[in-house]
Amino acid sequence: MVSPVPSPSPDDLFALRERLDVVDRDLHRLLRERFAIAETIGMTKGPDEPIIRPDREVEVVANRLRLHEGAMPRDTLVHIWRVLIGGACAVQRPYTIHVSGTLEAARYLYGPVTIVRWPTASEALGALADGSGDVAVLSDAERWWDEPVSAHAFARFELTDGTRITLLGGSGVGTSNGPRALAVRNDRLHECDVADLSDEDDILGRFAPSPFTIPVAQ
Ligand SMILES: O=C(O)C(=O)C[C@]1(C(=O)O)C=C[C@@H](O)C=C1
Repeated sequence: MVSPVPSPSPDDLFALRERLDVVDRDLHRLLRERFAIAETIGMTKGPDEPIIRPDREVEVVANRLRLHEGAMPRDTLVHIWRVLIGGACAVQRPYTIHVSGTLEAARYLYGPVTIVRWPTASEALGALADGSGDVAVLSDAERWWDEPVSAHAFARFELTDGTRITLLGGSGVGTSNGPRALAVRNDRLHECDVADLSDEDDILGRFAPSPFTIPVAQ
């Protein structure tokens, strides 16, 4: 339960800021603990195992959304946890996000990690080919599925302007062999062959929307 803040007077400002400082200190301590655990989890993953576990990421965010209450907007909650997860991946193994025209979504999802911008979706996809576990964040507006895709798609997000975003990972990302797509349905991850994804209807039919939308400036 979130304890309510009583109606403030200007005189209360100092006291309220002191309360914030205490909360921030506790949050910081818990975040350091979360990152230490994530670092240890990374040590249990072998050098050839993928660091990024999309199904678990979906579960982590969905867990928080399910229990959410209070003044914090749900978009803020999701954004914070996406940044925590992006950072947790980075402390386990360095990786790069490749984007084409979707920088805003990539920053929202991953925060201050290394982002490389490519002129086209096919060039961003090409950058995944080395299988290092890098991730591409592509807008469906670019019809990236018109070309052969040798990567894993592991999440779809909808922007508030209606654009759909798909996350694709290099061959080290997924847990199966061959190009598989991963879709989120009912908070669980489902797989299908990326090679089978030939048109927009096909993609929309196979990927259920994720439990949140990414706000963009209108
Ligand atoms: O559960 C893991 O395997 C983790 O590495 C932790 C964590 C997280 O921050 O919750 C981070 C990266 C993975 O993609 C999934 C989840």
